[in-house]
Amino acid sequence: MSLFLEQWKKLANIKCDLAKRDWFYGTSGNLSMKISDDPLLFLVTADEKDKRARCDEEFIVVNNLGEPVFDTVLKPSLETLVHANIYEKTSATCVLHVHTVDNNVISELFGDEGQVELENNEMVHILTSSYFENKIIVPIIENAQDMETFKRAYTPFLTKDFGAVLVRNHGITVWGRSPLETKKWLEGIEFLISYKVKLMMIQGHKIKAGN
Ligand SMILES: CSCCC(=O)C(=O)COP(=O)(O)O
Ligand SMILES: [Zn+2]
Repeated sequence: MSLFLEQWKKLANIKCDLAKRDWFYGTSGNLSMKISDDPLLFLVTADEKDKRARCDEEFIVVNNLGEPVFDTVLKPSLETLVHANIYEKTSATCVLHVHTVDNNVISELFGDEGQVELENNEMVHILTSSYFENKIIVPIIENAQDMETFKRAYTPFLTKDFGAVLVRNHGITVWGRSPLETKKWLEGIEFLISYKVKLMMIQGHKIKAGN
């Protein structure tokens, strides 16, 4: 099987998995997978499509400028330049972006601090493959409508080949060296975020009730 077809199938499988989790509310979210380094070419989801509707289609091959390299009626995701920036600055091969209620809540709660610490949970050890790492720090950037500004806001955090950035009141973007690593980080970080949101709700409730 050609690398192109292989990557297409891997991305389609991830799209199905995330759709089963119901992580594509409305038409939100976008996914991509690198096909080649030089020139940079990658598959990306189409703008404003319901990513739950079809699992095996609707990827577009784009270049470093986010332009389709083959004729297509589809429009690449509006956030394609963010994906291109990640591929240009790291050795990531996959980028996943989803909007969930919990990642939006945590991004607003910690937005002024510019980061959130996820800690005290076995999932941290699973993600870092280390019993010595006790926390994962996820940076939070401000949302922006202008794509050049938005893309640039990620740049200071593109120092590793895998990682995550929360966008305030918008969603999360995760990248990794392989599709499996990227999905593992997305699911693991979403788990830790959800855990923290629920714990804070209960603890806040206890403080209010004077317990
Ligand atoms: C500036 S509009 C961004 C929309 C969005 O946040 C999203 O995740 C979906 O965009 P797409 O173009 O990939 O459908
Ligand atoms: Zn988005």
